Amino acid sequence: MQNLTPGAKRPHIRRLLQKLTIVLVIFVICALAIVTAVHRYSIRLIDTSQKELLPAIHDHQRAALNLERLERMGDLVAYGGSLTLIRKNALAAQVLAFQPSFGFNQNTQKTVRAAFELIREIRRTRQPLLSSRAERLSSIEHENLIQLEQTLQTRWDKYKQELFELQNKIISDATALQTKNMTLITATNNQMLMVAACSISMLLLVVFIIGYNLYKHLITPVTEASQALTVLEQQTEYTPLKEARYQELHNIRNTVNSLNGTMKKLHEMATRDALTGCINRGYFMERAQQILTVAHRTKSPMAIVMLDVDHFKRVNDQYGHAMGDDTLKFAVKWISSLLPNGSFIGRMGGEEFAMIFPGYGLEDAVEVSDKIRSEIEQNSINSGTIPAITVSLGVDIVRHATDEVDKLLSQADKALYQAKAGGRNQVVSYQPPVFISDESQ
Ligand SMILES: Nc1nc2c(ncn2[C@@H]2O[C@H](COP(=O)(O)OP(=O)(O)OP(=O)(O)O)[C@@H](O)[C@H]2O)c(=O)[nH]1
Repeated sequence: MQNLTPGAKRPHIRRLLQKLTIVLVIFVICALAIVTAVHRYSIRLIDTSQKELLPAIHDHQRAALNLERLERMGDLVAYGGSLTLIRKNALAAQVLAFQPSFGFNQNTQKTVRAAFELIREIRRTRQPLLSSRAERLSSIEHENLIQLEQTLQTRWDKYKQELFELQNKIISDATALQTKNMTLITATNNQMLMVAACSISMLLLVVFIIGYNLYKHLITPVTEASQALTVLEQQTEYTPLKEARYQELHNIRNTVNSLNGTMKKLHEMATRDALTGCINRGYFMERAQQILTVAHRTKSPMAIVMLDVDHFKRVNDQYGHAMGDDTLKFAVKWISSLLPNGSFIGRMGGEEFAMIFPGYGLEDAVEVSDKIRSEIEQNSINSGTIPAITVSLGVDIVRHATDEVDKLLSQADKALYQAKAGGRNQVVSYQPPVFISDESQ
């Protein structure tokens, strides 16, 4: 695997597709060539086996059949005492007709010929024997003929045995040839199956290689880029995308990674106050709403505090606008260092700020607010950089499940107004109006 440094020149995706296509084409050509070669070889093997063995098998089968017929004919000639001479001659002619089909083997031919000669001899001998019955031969002549007939009968039985053995041998040869033929065909089939199995395995391997490459170099980077875009859209924790091998995906990766930076900047710009660095009014309201929703759901307390720098106009007027800006920055810095965990401050406009204390009841919120007030007073006196300032704070808490951020802010603002009216540099908590019910009147 080539190691690509961030600045290295990268191949294009089409290179990957070209490579994979070449792999596939080479495989298909090789597979086709192998299958064709094996197919031709198998056809030749089967052809050879059919050409060489089938005729031999047929010859054997024919010979075995003819031997059987010859034997039957011989029996008919030898024992057909009641048949007429014409009929016997016709049978002999039939036997003759079969003779040429025994040409495939010299021994067979010899045996068959000898058997055939014997049949003719039997026929010749039997002829006078039969006529002698009509001419009433002497008993001695008759006796001789009977003896001759018996001798011929014995010889015929011997030939019959030989014919039978020959027939068996021919049948077993034919069976052996047939078995050889079947073995050849089975072997060829097995070879074809092997080639098919190898081709399928190779195809699976090639598909795997192609799939793996597509997955690793194409699908994974695209999926990661898509997930990264979703993360950016949802503004959750973003993990920068890894290096991509191909140029197009590398460009996407760079763009998505830099989009993250841009989105962060945009988010900062949209949610932060440029002067003090704390969150702005819009984002404060959004976050306050989220905290309030949780507080309502969990039925936990929450405090909201409004803070205003006292006589800030004088600071601007006496020390200039820039000093006024610095004063606001310092004030926010000191407040932020005093905020309890989970709390936050937002600039609502001018020198007015708001804070949310999740989990805080009225007493605790007033305590923290007073701490902030006194710290700002002390720090500004001791700072030597900004003029001495004081702040006034108004505190309100969630009391009802229907309380909304706007309402709480407005009530805290009312308390702040009272703090200002009461002489400034103080914390005032909002006192809800007391309604006297009809019963108590
Ligand atoms: N330097 C600076 N001054 C600002 C900024 N925003 C608002 N101001 C000034 O803050 C002053 C607010 O003055 P006022 O609303 O009269 O209130 P105040 O003088 O603080 O008096 P009280 O609130 O009644 O104590 C105005 O002079 C605004 O010009 C800012 O961002 N920078």
